[in-house]
Amino acid sequence: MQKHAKVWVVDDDSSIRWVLERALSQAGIDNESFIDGDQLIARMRVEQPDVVISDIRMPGIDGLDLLTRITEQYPELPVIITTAHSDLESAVASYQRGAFEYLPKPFDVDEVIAVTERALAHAQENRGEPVTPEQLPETEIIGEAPAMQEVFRAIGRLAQSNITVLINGESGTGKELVARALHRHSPRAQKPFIALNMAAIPRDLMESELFGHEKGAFTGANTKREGRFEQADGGTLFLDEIGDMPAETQTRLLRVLADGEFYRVGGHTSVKVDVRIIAATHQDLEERVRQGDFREDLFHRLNVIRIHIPRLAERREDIPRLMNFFFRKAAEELGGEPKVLLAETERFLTTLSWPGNVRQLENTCRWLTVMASGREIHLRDLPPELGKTVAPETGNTAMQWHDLLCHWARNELAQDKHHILRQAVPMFEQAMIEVALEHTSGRKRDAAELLGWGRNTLTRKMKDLGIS
Ligand SMILES: Nc1ncnc2c1ncn2[C@@H]1O[C@H](COP(=O)(O)OP(=O)(O)OP(=O)(O)O)[C@@H](O)[C@H]1O
Repeated sequence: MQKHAKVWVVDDDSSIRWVLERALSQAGIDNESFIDGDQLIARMRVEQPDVVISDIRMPGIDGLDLLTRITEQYPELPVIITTAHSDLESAVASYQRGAFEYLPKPFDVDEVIAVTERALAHAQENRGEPVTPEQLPETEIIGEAPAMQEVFRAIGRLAQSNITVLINGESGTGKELVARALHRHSPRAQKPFIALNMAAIPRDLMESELFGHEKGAFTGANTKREGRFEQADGGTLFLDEIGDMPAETQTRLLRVLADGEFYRVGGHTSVKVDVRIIAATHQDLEERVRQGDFREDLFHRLNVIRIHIPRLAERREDIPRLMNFFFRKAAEELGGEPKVLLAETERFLTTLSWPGNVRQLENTCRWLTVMASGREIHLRDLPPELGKTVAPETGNTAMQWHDLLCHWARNELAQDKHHILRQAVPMFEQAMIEVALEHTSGRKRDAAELLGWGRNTLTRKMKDLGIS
Protein backbone atom coordinates (compact mmCIF):
# COMPACT_ATOMS: atom_id res chain seq x y z
CA MET A 1 0.00 0.00 0.00
CA GLN A 2 1.42 3.40 -1.00
CA LYS A 3 1.45 5.98 1.75
CA HIS A 4 0.03 9.29 0.64
CA ALA A 5 3.16 11.11 1.76
CA LYS A 6 5.24 12.04 -1.23
CA VAL A 7 9.03 12.07 -1.43
CA TRP A 8 10.85 13.87 -4.24
CA VAL A 9 14.33 12.72 -5.17
CA VAL A 10 16.71 14.93 -7.12
CA ASP A 11 19.98 13.50 -8.41
CA ASP A 12 21.71 13.78 -11.79
CA ASP A 13 22.92 10.18 -11.48
CA SER A 14 20.30 7.89 -12.98
CA SER A 15 21.53 4.83 -11.07
CA ILE A 16 21.06 6.60 -7.73
CA ARG A 17 17.59 7.73 -8.80
CA TRP A 18 16.78 4.16 -9.75
CA VAL A 19 18.02 2.72 -6.43
CA LEU A 20 16.09 5.30 -4.42
CA GLU A 21 12.90 4.98 -6.46
CA ARG A 22 12.95 1.23 -5.96
CA ALA A 23 13.77 1.36 -2.27
CA LEU A 24 11.14 4.01 -1.52
CA SER A 25 8.47 2.20 -3.50
CA GLN A 26 9.31 -1.07 -1.75
CA ALA A 27 8.93 0.73 1.56
CA GLY A 28 5.50 1.88 0.40
CA ILE A 29 6.51 5.51 0.03
CA ASP A 30 5.09 7.41 -2.93
CA ASN A 31 7.96 9.07 -4.78
CA GLU A 32 9.04 10.94 -7.84
CA SER A 33 12.46 11.76 -9.30
CA PHE A 34 14.01 14.83 -10.91
CA ILE A 35 17.28 15.07 -12.80
CA ASP A 36 18.12 18.54 -11.56
CA GLY A 37 17.12 21.18 -9.03
CA ASP A 38 15.61 23.57 -11.60
CA GLN A 39 13.00 21.00 -12.60
CA LEU A 40 12.14 20.41 -8.98
CA ILE A 41 11.77 24.13 -8.27
CA ALA A 42 9.57 24.62 -11.32
CA ARG A 43 7.35 21.83 -10.10
CA MET A 44 7.18 23.23 -6.58
CA ARG A 45 5.35 26.26 -7.92
CA VAL A 46 2.47 23.88 -8.58
CA GLU A 47 2.62 21.46 -5.66
CA GLN A 48 4.89 20.52 -2.75
CA PRO A 49 6.21 17.17 -1.57
CA ASP A 50 6.45 16.07 2.07
CA VAL A 51 10.19 15.37 1.96
CA VAL A 52 13.00 16.13 -0.54
CA ILE A 53 16.11 13.98 -0.95
CA SER A 54 18.76 15.90 -2.87
CA ASP A 55 22.29 15.30 -4.08
CA ILE A 56 24.78 18.17 -3.56
CA ARG A 57 26.74 18.27 -6.82
CA MET A 58 24.41 18.64 -9.78
CA PRO A 59 24.48 20.65 -12.95
CA GLY A 60 22.49 23.88 -12.63
CA ILE A 61 21.40 24.79 -9.12
CA ASP A 62 23.38 22.64 -6.66
CA GLY A 63 21.94 20.78 -3.68
CA LEU A 64 22.97 23.35 -1.07
CA ASP A 65 21.39 26.25 -2.98
CA LEU A 66 18.31 24.17 -3.55
CA LEU A 67 18.24 23.47 0.18
CA THR A 68 18.50 27.20 0.95
CA ARG A 69 15.67 28.03 -1.42
CA ILE A 70 13.42 25.32 -0.06
CA THR A 71 14.05 26.16 3.60
CA GLU A 72 13.45 29.86 2.94
CA GLN A 73 10.12 29.24 1.29
CA TYR A 74 8.99 26.10 3.08
CA PRO A 75 10.75 25.95 6.44
CA GLU A 76 8.64 23.00 7.55
CA LEU A 77 9.66 20.82 4.59
CA PRO A 78 12.46 18.40 5.55
CA VAL A 79 15.32 18.09 3.06
CA ILE A 80 17.75 15.17 3.21
CA ILE A 81 21.11 15.91 1.60
CA THR A 82 23.23 13.13 0.08
CA THR A 83 26.67 13.46 -1.39
CA ALA A 84 29.48 11.38 -2.81
CA HIS A 85 32.02 14.10 -2.04
CA SER A 86 31.46 14.18 1.66
CA ASP A 87 33.65 16.40 3.73
CA LEU A 88 33.24 18.40 6.87
CA GLU A 89 32.26 21.55 5.00
CA SER A 90 29.36 20.02 3.12
CA ALA A 91 28.14 18.28 6.29
CA VAL A 92 28.28 21.51 8.28
CA ALA A 93 26.85 23.61 5.43
CA SER A 94 23.96 21.18 5.04
CA TYR A 95 23.03 21.38 8.70
CA GLN A 96 23.58 25.13 8.82
CA ARG A 97 21.23 25.65 5.94
CA GLY A 98 18.62 23.59 7.70
CA ALA A 99 19.00 20.09 6.26
CA PHE A 100 17.00 17.48 8.11
CA GLU A 101 19.77 14.93 7.67
CA TYR A 102 23.02 14.53 5.80
CA LEU A 103 23.92 11.15 4.27
CA PRO A 104 27.31 10.51 2.70
CA LYS A 105 27.32 8.11 -0.29
CA PRO A 106 27.57 5.24 -0.71
CA PHE A 107 24.64 5.06 1.64
CA ASP A 108 22.94 2.13 3.11
CA VAL A 109 19.48 1.90 1.52
CA ASP A 110 17.88 0.85 4.80
CA GLU A 111 19.34 3.92 6.41
CA VAL A 112 17.92 6.20 3.71
CA ILE A 113 14.49 4.68 4.22
CA ALA A 114 14.74 4.99 8.01
CA VAL A 115 15.79 8.64 7.73
CA THR A 116 13.05 9.36 5.19
CA GLU A 117 10.44 7.84 7.47
CA ARG A 118 11.75 9.94 10.33
CA ALA A 119 11.59 13.03 8.11
CA LEU A 120 8.02 12.22 7.14
CA ALA A 121 7.07 11.80 10.78
CA HIS A 122 8.70 15.09 11.69
CA ALA A 123 7.38 16.99 8.68
CA GLN A 124 4.76 18.75 10.74
CA GLU A 125 6.98 19.85 13.57
CA ASN A 126 10.08 20.68 11.59
CA ARG A 127 9.65 24.44 11.47
CA GLY A 128 13.29 25.42 12.06
CA GLU A 129 14.24 28.87 10.75
CA PRO A 130 16.71 28.69 7.87
CA VAL A 131 20.20 29.74 8.94
CA THR A 132 21.91 32.33 6.79
CA PRO A 133 24.80 30.69 5.02
CA GLU A 134 28.17 32.02 6.03
CA GLN A 135 31.63 31.96 4.53
CA LEU A 136 33.04 28.52 5.21
CA PRO A 137 36.71 27.88 5.82
CA GLU A 138 38.55 25.47 3.57
CA THR A 139 38.69 21.79 4.45
CA GLU A 140 40.20 21.43 7.87
CA ILE A 141 39.61 17.82 8.86
CA ILE A 142 40.47 15.13 6.35
CA GLY A 143 38.37 12.00 6.48
CA GLU A 144 36.33 10.00 4.05
CA ALA A 145 36.28 6.78 6.06
CA PRO A 146 32.80 5.91 7.36
CA ALA A 147 34.05 6.30 10.93
CA MET A 148 34.98 9.93 10.21
CA GLN A 149 31.70 10.61 8.44
CA GLU A 150 29.99 9.87 11.75
CA VAL A 151 32.25 12.45 13.39
CA PHE A 152 31.42 15.08 10.72
CA ARG A 153 27.74 14.48 11.12
CA ALA A 154 28.06 14.92 14.85
CA ILE A 155 29.95 18.19 14.37
CA GLY A 156 27.32 19.41 11.92
CA ARG A 157 24.52 18.58 14.33
CA LEU A 158 26.17 19.95 17.45
CA ALA A 159 27.82 23.10 16.11
CA GLN A 160 24.73 25.26 16.38
CA SER A 161 23.99 24.30 19.99
CA ASN A 162 25.59 25.22 23.28
CA ILE A 163 25.57 21.68 24.48
CA THR A 164 28.55 20.29 26.41
CA VAL A 165 30.49 17.76 24.38
CA LEU A 166 32.90 15.07 25.53
CA ILE A 167 35.40 14.00 22.89
CA ASN A 168 36.94 10.64 23.33
CA GLY A 169 39.84 9.11 21.40
CA GLU A 170 43.47 8.05 21.61
CA SER A 171 46.22 10.63 21.68
CA GLY A 172 46.85 12.24 18.29
CA THR A 173 43.52 11.24 16.73
CA GLY A 174 42.42 14.86 16.26
CA LYS A 175 40.37 15.65 19.38
CA GLU A 176 41.49 19.25 19.55
CA LEU A 177 40.88 19.68 15.83
CA VAL A 178 37.30 18.49 16.29
CA ALA A 179 36.83 20.81 19.28
CA ARG A 180 38.05 23.74 17.17
CA ALA A 181 35.70 22.77 14.35
CA LEU A 182 32.76 22.69 16.78
CA HIS A 183 33.71 26.18 17.89
CA ARG A 184 34.41 27.57 14.43
CA HIS A 185 31.05 26.44 13.11
CA SER A 186 29.13 27.69 16.13
CA PRO A 187 27.50 31.07 16.78
CA ARG A 188 30.44 31.62 19.17
CA ALA A 189 32.95 31.56 16.33
CA GLN A 190 33.86 35.24 16.68
CA LYS A 191 34.60 34.80 20.41
CA PRO A 192 37.67 33.11 21.88
CA PHE A 193 38.47 29.42 21.77
CA ILE A 194 40.64 28.71 24.79
CA ALA A 195 42.38 25.33 25.04
CA LEU A 196 43.79 24.05 28.28
CA ASN A 197 45.57 20.75 28.84
CA MET A 198 44.91 19.44 32.34
CA ALA A 199 47.88 17.09 32.17
CA ALA A 200 50.27 19.98 31.49
CA ILE A 201 49.36 22.25 34.40
CA PRO A 202 50.98 21.80 37.83
CA ARG A 203 48.37 20.72 40.35
CA ASP A 204 48.63 23.72 42.64
CA LEU A 205 48.32 26.20 39.78
CA MET A 206 45.28 24.54 38.26
CA GLU A 207 42.60 26.54 40.09
CA SER A 208 44.17 29.92 39.48
CA GLU A 209 44.74 28.95 35.84
CA LEU A 210 41.07 28.12 35.40
CA PHE A 211 39.44 30.73 37.63
CA GLY A 212 42.11 33.42 37.98
CA HIS A 213 43.22 35.00 41.24
CA GLU A 214 43.06 38.26 43.13
CA LYS A 215 46.15 40.22 44.00
CA GLY A 216 47.77 38.74 47.10
CA ALA A 217 45.72 35.51 46.95
CA PHE A 218 48.92 33.50 47.49
CA THR A 219 52.65 34.11 47.60
CA GLY A 220 53.72 35.35 44.20
CA ALA A 221 50.24 36.62 43.21
CA ASN A 222 51.43 40.17 42.80
CA THR A 223 48.65 41.23 40.48
CA LYS A 224 45.10 40.23 39.79
CA ARG A 225 44.86 37.68 36.98
CA GLU A 226 41.95 36.55 34.81
CA GLY A 227 41.50 32.82 34.54
CA ARG A 228 40.75 30.82 31.41
CA PHE A 229 37.03 30.80 32.17
CA GLU A 230 36.94 34.60 31.99
CA GLN A 231 39.12 34.67 28.87
CA ALA A 232 36.73 32.27 27.16
CA ASP A 233 33.63 34.33 28.04
CA GLY A 234 31.15 34.18 25.16
CA GLY A 235 33.28 31.50 23.49
CA THR A 236 34.44 27.93 24.07
CA LEU A 237 36.70 26.45 26.73
CA PHE A 238 38.39 23.24 25.62
CA LEU A 239 39.48 21.14 28.59
CA ASP A 240 41.89 18.55 27.21
CA GLU A 241 42.89 15.47 29.23
CA ILE A 242 40.00 16.11 31.60
CA GLY A 243 40.68 12.73 33.24
CA ASP A 244 43.83 14.25 34.78
CA MET A 245 41.94 16.98 36.61
CA PRO A 246 42.62 16.79 40.36
CA ALA A 247 39.69 15.93 42.62
CA GLU A 248 39.40 19.35 44.26
CA THR A 249 39.30 21.10 40.86
CA GLN A 250 36.66 18.64 39.70
CA THR A 251 34.48 19.71 42.61
CA ARG A 252 34.92 23.37 41.70
CA LEU A 253 34.32 22.81 38.03
CA LEU A 254 31.12 20.97 38.83
CA ARG A 255 29.89 23.94 40.85
CA VAL A 256 30.74 26.38 38.05
CA LEU A 257 28.91 24.26 35.52
CA ALA A 258 25.86 24.17 37.76
CA ASP A 259 25.84 27.87 38.74
CA GLY A 260 27.47 29.54 35.74
CA GLU A 261 29.55 31.60 38.18
CA PHE A 262 32.66 31.27 40.33
CA TYR A 263 35.07 33.13 42.58
CA ARG A 264 38.62 33.93 41.62
CA VAL A 265 41.16 32.38 43.99
CA GLY A 266 41.22 34.70 47.00
CA GLY A 267 38.18 36.60 45.66
CA HIS A 268 34.86 37.41 47.33
CA THR A 269 32.80 38.66 44.41
CA SER A 270 31.36 36.09 42.07
CA VAL A 271 32.17 36.26 38.37
CA LYS A 272 29.52 35.25 35.85
CA VAL A 273 30.52 33.83 32.47
CA ASP A 274 28.88 32.34 29.42
CA VAL A 275 31.20 29.55 28.31
CA ARG A 276 30.62 26.43 26.25
CA ILE A 277 32.63 23.52 27.57
CA ILE A 278 34.16 20.91 25.33
CA ALA A 279 36.16 18.28 27.21
CA ALA A 280 38.40 15.59 25.81
CA THR A 281 40.13 12.51 27.11
CA HIS A 282 42.03 9.48 25.89
CA GLN A 283 41.11 7.64 29.08
CA ASP A 284 38.17 5.42 29.85
CA LEU A 285 36.34 7.91 32.08
CA GLU A 286 33.68 5.41 33.15
CA GLU A 287 36.49 3.22 34.46
CA ARG A 288 38.02 6.21 36.27
CA VAL A 289 34.61 6.87 37.82
CA ARG A 290 34.34 3.22 38.91
CA GLN A 291 37.76 3.44 40.50
CA GLY A 292 36.78 6.59 42.34
CA ASP A 293 39.29 8.81 40.48
CA PHE A 294 36.71 10.90 38.67
CA ARG A 295 33.50 12.37 40.10
CA GLU A 296 30.47 10.60 38.74
CA ASP A 297 28.30 13.74 38.83
CA LEU A 298 30.91 15.70 36.87
CA PHE A 299 31.20 12.86 34.39
CA HIS A 300 27.44 12.99 33.74
CA ARG A 301 27.55 16.77 33.32
CA LEU A 302 30.30 16.52 30.73
CA ASN A 303 29.04 13.40 29.03
CA VAL A 304 25.89 14.98 27.59
CA ILE A 305 26.97 14.21 24.05
CA ARG A 306 29.98 12.13 23.24
CA ILE A 307 31.98 12.13 20.02
CA HIS A 308 34.30 9.17 19.61
CA ILE A 309 37.25 9.70 17.28
CA PRO A 310 38.51 6.39 15.88
CA ARG A 311 42.16 5.35 15.89
CA LEU A 312 43.94 5.95 12.60
CA ALA A 313 44.25 2.17 12.17
CA GLU A 314 40.44 2.02 12.07
CA ARG A 315 40.37 4.38 9.07
CA ARG A 316 43.36 3.27 7.04
CA GLU A 317 41.68 4.31 3.80
CA ASP A 318 42.25 7.94 4.83
CA ILE A 319 46.04 7.52 5.21
CA PRO A 320 47.02 8.41 1.60
CA ARG A 321 44.78 11.50 1.59
CA LEU A 322 46.05 12.61 5.00
CA MET A 323 49.64 12.16 3.87
CA ASN A 324 49.11 14.22 0.73
CA PHE A 325 47.54 16.93 2.87
CA PHE A 326 50.47 16.90 5.32
CA PHE A 327 53.01 16.91 2.46
CA ARG A 328 51.35 20.03 1.05
CA LYS A 329 51.24 21.62 4.48
CA ALA A 330 54.89 20.78 5.18
CA ALA A 331 55.97 22.10 1.76
CA GLU A 332 54.22 25.40 2.49
CA GLU A 333 55.90 25.69 5.88
CA LEU A 334 59.32 24.36 5.00
CA GLY A 335 59.56 25.31 1.34
CA GLY A 336 59.94 23.13 -1.76
CA GLU A 337 57.56 20.96 -3.72
CA PRO A 338 55.19 18.64 -1.84
CA LYS A 339 56.49 15.06 -1.75
CA VAL A 340 54.54 12.25 -3.38
CA LEU A 341 54.30 8.62 -2.30
CA LEU A 342 55.19 5.85 -4.72
CA ALA A 343 52.40 3.27 -4.90
CA GLU A 344 54.37 0.58 -3.00
CA THR A 345 55.31 3.05 -0.27
CA GLU A 346 51.70 4.08 0.07
CA ARG A 347 50.64 0.43 0.26
CA PHE A 348 53.17 -0.28 2.99
CA LEU A 349 52.33 2.81 5.03
CA THR A 350 48.66 1.92 4.88
CA THR A 351 49.38 -1.41 6.59
CA LEU A 352 51.13 0.03 9.64
CA SER A 353 49.34 0.35 12.95
CA TRP A 354 50.31 4.00 13.66
CA PRO A 355 50.13 3.93 17.46
CA GLY A 356 50.67 7.72 17.52
CA ASN A 357 47.70 8.14 15.17
CA VAL A 358 47.38 11.22 12.92
CA ARG A 359 50.03 13.16 14.85
CA GLN A 360 52.59 10.43 14.11
CA LEU A 361 51.57 10.46 10.45
CA GLU A 362 51.96 14.23 10.30
CA ASN A 363 55.39 14.07 11.97
CA THR A 364 56.46 11.38 9.52
CA CYS A 365 55.46 13.63 6.60
CA ARG A 366 57.44 16.54 8.03
CA TRP A 367 60.43 14.26 8.57
CA LEU A 368 60.21 13.02 4.97
CA THR A 369 59.84 16.56 3.63
CA VAL A 370 63.16 17.44 5.24
CA MET A 371 65.06 14.17 4.92
CA ALA A 372 64.03 12.50 1.63
CA SER A 373 66.19 13.66 -1.23
CA GLY A 374 63.88 13.07 -4.20
CA ARG A 375 60.35 14.27 -4.75
CA GLU A 376 58.99 10.71 -4.82
CA ILE A 377 59.06 8.77 -1.57
CA HIS A 378 60.51 5.25 -1.85
CA LEU A 379 60.37 2.59 0.84
CA ARG A 380 64.06 3.19 1.48
CA ASP A 381 63.31 6.83 2.37
CA LEU A 382 61.11 5.96 5.33
CA PRO A 383 62.35 6.86 8.81
CA PRO A 384 64.25 4.06 10.58
CA GLU A 385 61.65 3.65 13.33
CA LEU A 386 59.04 2.68 10.75
CA GLY A 387 61.46 0.05 9.41
CA LYS A 388 63.09 1.24 6.21
CA THR A 389 61.78 -1.47 3.98
CA VAL A 390 59.59 -4.53 3.80
CA ALA A 391 62.50 -6.66 2.58
CA PRO A 392 63.32 -9.39 5.13
CA GLU A 393 67.09 -8.90 5.14
CA THR A 394 66.82 -5.41 6.59
CA GLY A 395 65.31 -6.56 9.85
CA ASN A 396 61.61 -5.95 10.04
CA THR A 397 60.34 -5.42 13.53
CA ALA A 398 57.69 -7.75 14.90
CA MET A 399 55.17 -4.95 14.61
CA GLN A 400 55.62 -4.48 10.88
CA TRP A 401 55.51 -8.20 10.37
CA HIS A 402 52.27 -8.35 12.29
CA ASP A 403 50.93 -5.35 10.33
CA LEU A 404 51.75 -6.96 7.01
CA LEU A 405 50.12 -10.19 8.08
CA CYS A 406 46.98 -8.29 9.09
CA HIS A 407 47.05 -6.56 5.73
CA TRP A 408 47.31 -9.89 3.95
CA ALA A 409 44.42 -11.33 5.97
CA ARG A 410 42.26 -8.28 5.30
CA ASN A 411 42.88 -8.64 1.57
CA GLU A 412 41.99 -12.31 1.61
CA LEU A 413 38.75 -11.63 3.46
CA ALA A 414 37.94 -8.74 1.14
CA GLN A 415 38.13 -11.27 -1.71
CA ASP A 416 35.64 -13.48 0.11
CA LYS A 417 38.22 -16.18 0.86
CA HIS A 418 37.40 -18.73 3.57
CA HIS A 419 39.54 -20.92 5.87
CA ILE A 420 42.43 -18.50 5.56
CA LEU A 421 44.44 -20.18 8.31
CA ARG A 422 44.76 -23.23 6.05
CA GLN A 423 46.87 -21.09 3.76
CA ALA A 424 48.53 -18.87 6.34
CA VAL A 425 49.78 -21.46 8.84
CA PRO A 426 51.77 -23.61 6.33
CA MET A 427 53.19 -20.40 4.77
CA PHE A 428 54.26 -19.28 8.21
CA GLU A 429 55.80 -22.63 9.15
CA GLN A 430 57.58 -22.94 5.83
CA ALA A 431 59.16 -19.51 6.26
CA MET A 432 60.29 -20.33 9.82
CA ILE A 433 61.75 -23.68 8.79
CA GLU A 434 63.60 -22.29 5.79
CA VAL A 435 65.13 -19.47 7.79
CA ALA A 436 66.16 -21.83 10.61
CA LEU A 437 67.77 -24.25 8.14
CA GLU A 438 69.53 -21.37 6.41
CA HIS A 439 70.84 -20.23 9.76
CA THR A 440 72.22 -23.66 10.64
CA SER A 441 73.56 -24.31 7.12
CA GLY A 442 71.05 -27.12 6.68
CA ARG A 443 71.68 -28.91 10.01
CA LYS A 444 68.26 -30.27 10.91
CA ARG A 445 68.94 -31.09 14.56
CA ASP A 446 70.13 -27.54 15.26
CA ALA A 447 67.32 -26.00 13.21
CA ALA A 448 64.75 -28.01 15.18
CA GLU A 449 66.31 -26.77 18.42
CA LEU A 450 66.13 -23.15 17.18
CA LEU A 451 62.49 -23.59 16.28
CA GLY A 452 61.64 -25.28 19.57
CA TRP A 453 60.61 -28.57 17.98
CA GLY A 454 61.93 -32.09 18.26
CA ARG A 455 63.89 -33.35 15.28
CA ASN A 456 61.11 -35.78 14.27
CA THR A 457 58.55 -33.01 14.21
CA LEU A 458 60.76 -30.94 11.92
CA THR A 459 61.27 -33.89 9.56
CA ARG A 460 57.53 -34.55 9.44
CA LYS A 461 56.68 -30.91 8.85
CA MET A 462 59.29 -30.65 6.09
CA LYS A 463 57.77 -33.66 4.40
CA ASP A 464 54.23 -32.29 4.72
CA LEU A 465 55.28 -28.94 3.34
CA GLY A 466 57.40 -30.40 0.54
CA ILE A 467 60.66 -28.84 1.77
CA SER A 468 63.69 -30.78 0.63
N1 LIG B 1 41.54 14.29 10.23
C1 LIG B 1 42.57 15.15 10.26
N2 LIG B 1 42.83 15.92 9.19
C2 LIG B 1 43.88 16.76 9.20
N3 LIG B 1 44.72 16.90 10.24
C3 LIG B 1 44.52 16.17 11.33
C4 LIG B 1 43.43 15.25 11.41
N4 LIG B 1 43.44 14.67 12.62
C5 LIG B 1 44.49 15.18 13.28
N5 LIG B 1 45.15 16.09 12.53
C6 LIG B 1 46.38 16.80 12.92
O1 LIG B 1 47.12 15.92 13.76
C7 LIG B 1 47.67 16.59 14.88
C8 LIG B 1 47.13 16.01 16.17
O2 LIG B 1 45.76 16.34 16.31
P1 LIG B 1 45.14 16.85 17.70
O3 LIG B 1 46.13 17.68 18.46
O4 LIG B 1 43.81 17.43 17.43
O5 LIG B 1 45.00 15.44 18.43
P2 LIG B 1 44.51 15.12 19.92
O6 LIG B 1 43.66 13.91 19.82
O7 LIG B 1 43.92 16.34 20.53
O8 LIG B 1 45.86 14.74 20.61
P3 LIG B 1 46.21 14.73 22.20
O9 LIG B 1 45.20 13.85 22.85
O10 LIG B 1 47.58 14.14 22.21
O11 LIG B 1 46.15 16.15 22.63
C9 LIG B 1 47.33 18.06 14.69
O12 LIG B 1 48.39 18.71 14.05
C10 LIG B 1 46.12 18.03 13.79
O13 LIG B 1 46.03 19.20 13.03
